[in-house]
Amino acid sequence: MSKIINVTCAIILKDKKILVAQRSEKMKLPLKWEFPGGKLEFNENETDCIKREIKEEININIEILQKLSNNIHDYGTFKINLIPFLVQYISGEIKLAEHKDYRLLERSQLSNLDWAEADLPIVEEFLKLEI
Ligand SMILES: Nc1nc2c([nH]c(=O)n2[C@H]2C[C@H](O)[C@@H](COP(=O)(O)OP(=O)(O)OP(=O)(O)O)O2)c(=O)[nH]1
Repeated sequence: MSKIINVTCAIILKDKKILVAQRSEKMKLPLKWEFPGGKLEFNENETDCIKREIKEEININIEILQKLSNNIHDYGTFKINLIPFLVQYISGEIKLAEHKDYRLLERSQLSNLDWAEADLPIVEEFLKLEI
């Protein structure tokens, strides 16, 4: 049994659109689409983690609006607890440090992406929100 990795991720709202990011060829789950974020560090709380990860990976500052339901997913070789936050873009120019690509999409376009499997229930929950 592999141990669970805690990972935060952010559904970033910018200009009424949703930012999604594509993992690079070199990352685990290559070319899959995800909400940017990353692993919780020792002694770090979830909200500090997501703000830090978004600054490191996308170069922007965010404000947290709401926490959504976490999803525990077993990829077989590793298992994650994915902890999503709905967040608002505040400032900064989007610059990708690790991802291959990003898009700003309408809600209706989210279902068409080749998502990392752990994200699927999170996308569904987001689509049910009245925002
Ligand atoms: N950031 C993020 N990671 C996700 C999502 N969905 C999902 O399955 N993951 C997985 C991919 C990674 O295995 C892990 C997140 O770790 P990470 O973002 O630090 O990825 P990484 O490539 O640096 O991981 P590693 O190679 O160092 O193990 O969670 C998501 O929406 N956002």
